[in-house]
Amino acid sequence: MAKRLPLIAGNWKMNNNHLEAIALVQKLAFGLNDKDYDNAEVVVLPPFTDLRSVQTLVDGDKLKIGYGAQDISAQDKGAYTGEISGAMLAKLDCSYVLVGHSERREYHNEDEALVNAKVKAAYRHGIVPILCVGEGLEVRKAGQQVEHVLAQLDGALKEVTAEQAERIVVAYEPVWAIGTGEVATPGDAQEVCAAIRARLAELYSPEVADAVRVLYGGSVKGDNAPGIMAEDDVDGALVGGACLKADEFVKVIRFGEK
Ligand SMILES: O=C(CO)COP(=O)(O)O
Repeated sequence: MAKRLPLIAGNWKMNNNHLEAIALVQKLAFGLNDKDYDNAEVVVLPPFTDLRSVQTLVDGDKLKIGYGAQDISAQDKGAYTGEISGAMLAKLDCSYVLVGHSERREYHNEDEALVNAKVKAAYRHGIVPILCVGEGLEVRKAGQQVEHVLAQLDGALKEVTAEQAERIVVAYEPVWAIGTGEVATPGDAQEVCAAIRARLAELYSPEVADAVRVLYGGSVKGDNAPGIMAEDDVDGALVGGACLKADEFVKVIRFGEK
């Protein structure tokens, strides 16, 4: 199996103004060393208003921390008040963008068609989508998590080519584990992440499935990261609360250390 470099991405959600953003990225950079960057790709996903400041800091100090946005418009330009286009994000050198986060699906009624349009918008502008999928508690209780997540995956990847899909990042985030402190067991994470990879092999090819990084997200912290990341099909983490404190995020990034 090709060795996939783990990706540890911090979703700041609606936290930190642009001054706080600079302080947090500086603190994070100070806490990391070359070995950390060899073991994992480190990415932060701040609010839109912080991106220019983060870009300037990363460029100026030549930091090895990557960054991206939390959302993208499905449209490229025009009369769409409040929206941010892929072209704007590309101009800020964003490498990644979250698409279909459960909070967007829930609070902004994002459906499969919109998530699919946003995935394609990201590719149009050379930005790698981090596609979020995950089931709610009722679905989990009914044992339907795999079917639910694969339906979300199928919907999001409509008309996405193999060449594009090879670069996607998929984040499995069970909604019941987000911000609740209730982390999925390593076995829960592995079950769904493996099913995602198998579906990518069906939809595209074993090579595509082998290249794609599948992350787990939902109450990941320094102490539970090693167990989750030890699973074969888990290639990293999408971290919420724990990424807002640099020292805790560093612990997650060092998941492999004993
Ligand atoms: O939604 C998440 C990351 O996108 C997970 O958030 P928490 O780590 O706070 O549970």
